[in-house]
Amino acid sequence: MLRSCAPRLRTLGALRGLTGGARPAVGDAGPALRLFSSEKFIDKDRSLPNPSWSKEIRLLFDQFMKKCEDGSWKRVPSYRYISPQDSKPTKEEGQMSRARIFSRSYDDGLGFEFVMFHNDVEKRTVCFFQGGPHLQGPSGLLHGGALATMIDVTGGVTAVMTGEFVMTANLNINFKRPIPLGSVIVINSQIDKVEGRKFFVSCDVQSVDEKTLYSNATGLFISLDPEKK
Ligand SMILES: CCCCC/C=C\C/C=C\C/C=C\C/C=C\CCCC(=O)SCCNC(=O)CCNC(=O)[C@H](O)C(C)(C)COP(=O)(O)OP(=O)(O)OC[C@H]1O[C@@H](n2cnc3c(N)ncnc32)[C@H](O)[C@@H]1OP(=O)(O)O
Repeated sequence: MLRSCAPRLRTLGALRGLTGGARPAVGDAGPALRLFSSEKFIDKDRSLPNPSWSKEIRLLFDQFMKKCEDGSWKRVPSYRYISPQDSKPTKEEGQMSRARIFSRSYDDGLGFEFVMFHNDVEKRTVCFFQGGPHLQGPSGLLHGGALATMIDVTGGVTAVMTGEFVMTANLNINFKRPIPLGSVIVINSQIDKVEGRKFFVSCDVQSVDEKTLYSNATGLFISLDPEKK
């Protein structure tokens, strides 16, 4: 077994920028690279621009990175793998599990390309999403399940950023207009109410120019009962 080169990262801690690993850039809520200790295995932060990103999503990325400079917004890092420390033991000793986070399981440009920014004070998250060709539903249009995934992940991140690990209990999505495959859309998510372990979240999905409301949704996310964990 290879020797540890960096501390393992706890998932929530990494998301909130509280634990080690490669040093986060200004405005980032976590490290750009995670090095898993036992395998010398590097998992890169996939919410950074790659060559498949259109000019439009890059522009939005740049605009929000500027907003991060005063600390009001943070870019939310996003990885393909859950760290071995947080994974269920489905892997053979010393080998990475084949399990990948669904929304990060495609190669660059083919599936879910997105970046999220979170505002702690306003308890809201903005996601810029570009759906790749492997997310087609009706001809030339984004599959509704792909949009549901992004609404789920954006709403989930909004709740998780409060510091609790949550599961999705329900989602109610209105699909109002079809989304052209490959276009960039903006998902805005906010916490409307917290009741004990229940986080009530709402989302809207719009075109970048805000002229088209593609979808709106509500979701209930529930943090795990410590007694049942
Ligand atoms: C989050 C996992 C993501 C995995 C990635 C891991 C690492 C990356 C880290 C962070 C990533 C960041 C964000 C991404 C986040 C999310 C995106 C993906 C999320 C998922 O892909 S996640 C999979 C799909 N998801 C499930 O697989 C849930 C199955 N389910 C359960 O595991 C339980 O069902 C649970 C835990 C939800 C609750 O169970 P429980 O035992 O703790 O609570 P209990 O039943 O006692 O309910 C307590 C109170 O909630 C009310 N209540 C319950 N359910 C309700 C419902 N549906 N509608 C209305 N009210 C409901 C009750 O009525 C009661 O209300 P009251 O207290 O007022 O009586």
